[in-house]
Amino acid sequence: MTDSPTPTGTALEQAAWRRLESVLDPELRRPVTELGMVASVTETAPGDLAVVVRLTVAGCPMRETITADVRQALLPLEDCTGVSVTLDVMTPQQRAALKEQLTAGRPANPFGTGSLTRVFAVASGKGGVGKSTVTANLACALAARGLSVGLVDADIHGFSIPGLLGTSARPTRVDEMILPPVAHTVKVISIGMFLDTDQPVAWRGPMLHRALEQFVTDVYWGDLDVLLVDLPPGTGDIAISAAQLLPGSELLVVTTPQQAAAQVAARAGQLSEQTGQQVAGVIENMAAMTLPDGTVLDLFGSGGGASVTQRLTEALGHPVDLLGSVPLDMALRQDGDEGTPVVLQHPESPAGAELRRIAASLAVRPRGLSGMKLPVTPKD
Ligand SMILES: Nc1ncnc2c1ncn2[C@@H]1O[C@H](COP(=O)(O)OP(=O)(O)OP(=O)(O)O)[C@@H](O)[C@H]1O
Repeated sequence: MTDSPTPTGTALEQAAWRRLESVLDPELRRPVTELGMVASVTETAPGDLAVVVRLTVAGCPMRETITADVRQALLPLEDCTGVSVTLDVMTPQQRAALKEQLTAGRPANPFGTGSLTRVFAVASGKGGVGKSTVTANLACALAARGLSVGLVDADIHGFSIPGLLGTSARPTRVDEMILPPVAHTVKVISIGMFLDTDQPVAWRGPMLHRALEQFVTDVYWGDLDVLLVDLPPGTGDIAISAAQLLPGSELLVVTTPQQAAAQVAARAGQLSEQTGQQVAGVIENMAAMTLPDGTVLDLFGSGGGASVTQRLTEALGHPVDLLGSVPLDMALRQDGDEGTPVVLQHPESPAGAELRRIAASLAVRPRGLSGMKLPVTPKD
């Protein structure tokens, strides 16, 4: 937006405008100056700065963060003795201009054909194999590598991503545009963020499809390097909708080492034959853990990951890789319960290290059929 005043005025006011260029809106991840959010900067007395910030909507949940970030940016300025921040709200016209600025020239579906975003849909044959835990950790590990990452919790009946990322934030709406909350620098959206109660979601196919469509088209994702989609277990409506809405998406199949689990996981992977998706690889989770006395505990047996890759390689007629084997690890479970993913909280733990290794391999893998590399851009 261009209606922010041009930096003029006293030397301190001009220095303040320049510093405010480094303050990012917490949801849009763009400078507040560029978004037209700084209405004025006035040196009311020598060294005293009064800043008026326009929020996108009244009651913006990020008001305290923005106020603190503005103060933190300006207080260290030489000659600045005090900063007061007043919050105002954009007029409907200013909001419309902001929306236009953000969406102009972008396709309605930013992940349609030709999109540069690498999309991984994470599937499993059955529930409880750790698919959501793996997805949340891969998202954080990829973001920690400097990639701009989005995460859609499409496990609509069993959404658990907000808890795993420790966020209870609600998305902000700018007219019909939805701004995803940011947790551990990952932009995240989940049906759980739109529900008022713990009531089960009793939706059928068309509603599920519409919800996922909204997550794709109405959410402002900005320029993402990677989008991860946590699918519900199995091969139901959502998995098929996701394949339609995200035509370039590749499947990541999560299984436990148990043979019975591997059989159903392979079936979920074989869905790709019908949807035309690539299978990016298989991740084995809950593999054997080594106890402090050196004993190896393989609660779920072994070989499930290898067996899924073999089945998929045979069924699909091209090699499908086992990307890694994440061991059972108390730290992974505890960190998940606390909303602080293990890859960030205990990166050197057995599970944390393996998940980071898998994320690193995904970040540099050539893209599906086209052989494109991930565009590595600075975090926006
Ligand atoms: N490697 C692991 N070591 C220890 N605990 C794990 C591991 N992986 C997952 N868990 C735990 O297993 C439980 C199930 O994990 P999660 O919710 O991620 O499974 P899911 O496959 O997404 O299930 P659903 O699809 O039914 O939602 C969680 O309590 C999680 O902390």
